Amino acid sequence: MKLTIRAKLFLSHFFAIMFVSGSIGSYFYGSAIENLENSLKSRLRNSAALLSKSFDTKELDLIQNEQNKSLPEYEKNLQLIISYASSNDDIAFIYIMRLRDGLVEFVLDSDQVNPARPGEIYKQNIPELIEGFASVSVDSSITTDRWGSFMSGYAPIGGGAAQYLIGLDMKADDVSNKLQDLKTKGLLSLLMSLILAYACCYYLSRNFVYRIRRLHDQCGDLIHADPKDVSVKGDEIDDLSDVFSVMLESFQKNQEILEAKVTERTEEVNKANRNLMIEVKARKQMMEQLRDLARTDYLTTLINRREMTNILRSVCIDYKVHPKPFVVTLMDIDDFKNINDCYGNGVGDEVLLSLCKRLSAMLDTKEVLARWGGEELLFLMNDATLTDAALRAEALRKTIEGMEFSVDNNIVSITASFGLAEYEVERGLDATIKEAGLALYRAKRLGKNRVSIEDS
Ligand SMILES: Nc1nc2c(ncn2[C@@H]2O[C@H](COP(=O)(O)OP(=O)(O)OP(=O)(O)O)[C@@H](O)[C@H]2O)c(=O)[nH]1
Repeated sequence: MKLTIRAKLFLSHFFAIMFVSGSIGSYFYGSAIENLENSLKSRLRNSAALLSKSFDTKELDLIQNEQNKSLPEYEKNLQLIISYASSNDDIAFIYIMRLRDGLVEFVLDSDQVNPARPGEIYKQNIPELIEGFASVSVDSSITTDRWGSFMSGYAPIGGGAAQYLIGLDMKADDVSNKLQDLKTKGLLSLLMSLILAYACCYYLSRNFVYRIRRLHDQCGDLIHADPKDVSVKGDEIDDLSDVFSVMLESFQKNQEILEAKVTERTEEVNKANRNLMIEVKARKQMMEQLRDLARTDYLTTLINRREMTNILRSVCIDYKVHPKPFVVTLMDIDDFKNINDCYGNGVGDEVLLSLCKRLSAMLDTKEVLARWGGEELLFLMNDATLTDAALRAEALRKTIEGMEFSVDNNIVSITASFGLAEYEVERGLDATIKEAGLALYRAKRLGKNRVSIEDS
């Protein structure tokens, strides 16, 4: 398994710190141990050297065996080493030895419990002790004899024929305690270093990869996936790279889906637009038809009375600006009831339709024709005086009189009566139409099939 960056960071820093702090600690620990030992040895050496000056070899020469214990020199020198030993807590025993014929024997011993006797041979062969008869020396390590374990310092007591030395024993326990104390402190320091190194490395590695991890998780959120599912086991950069790849794939897929949707929607919108255009066109046509229906007569397809009224009103308005004469001509088919009665209303409709078509075809550009009601038609004759209009009406009348309508193998003829009135501003439109109606009525009364003009 590949180690994570966090683990690598943690371990590398941890080992680096431990290596550096361990090296420094070991150096200082070793130095401290050495210093302590050197200090102890130095103190032993110095104390031994100092004490060695306090004794006279001539007096020591007198102390040869146990019988000499009664000598004042014995007592005096014994008290001297006892007082030295008791005045210094570090020192367990002080003793004076003599080297004679290659053998080492005790002269004085400060031990009051189990003292060595004057002349008692010290059997252990300790090189530093032997060296102490010639020069100041100190044990290189702790030595053990019947009095216990000690580290000792030795200094020669000079001058006499025999060789003497003074020895000082420091209890090994004290030495060990001091060393142990140092070791405990060293271990505590090491432990503290470990904890500190662990904490530092933990936070360092955690903070270092925190942003990478957060980016990784955010990418996972973006693709709605658990980042663990898309990451092959690797370090944080590998995981980030994996999640980026998946995110890229997801984005590309989404892009494709989005593009497909856009195309689909665009097609739908275009289709809807086309349909809308068709619908708009149909509605427009329908509106046109409705408008035509509203302004035309359903049977004759001529404009109806409402539309003609509007046209007449607008002509009256124009008249105020450009006063050109115009005539309102009402036309009514004579005895139309008879056609209906003889041939039926269907035939009456056909005759009416056929007549209107023929009249429409005869209109000039200045004339407008409308179905005014029933079998009654209204001609608007623009730019025409009453005389012009009467001539035109007469011509129309004659034409109608000559028309033949083929119905059910029968030939039907009709006549029509006309009533004319010229527009005058003072009279107004409604009165003009009314006047035309009166003229028409007069034409009917006078026998029909004729043109009648207003009475004025
Ligand atoms: N078939 C048909 N008949 C219509 C239409 N409009 C009106 N008429 C008929 O026209 C006739 C008009 O009758 P009247 O008012 O007595 O007029 P007339 O018979 O023409 O007699 P005069 O006007 O006096 O010459 C009625 O019978 C109406 O039903 C139509 O659109 N179709």
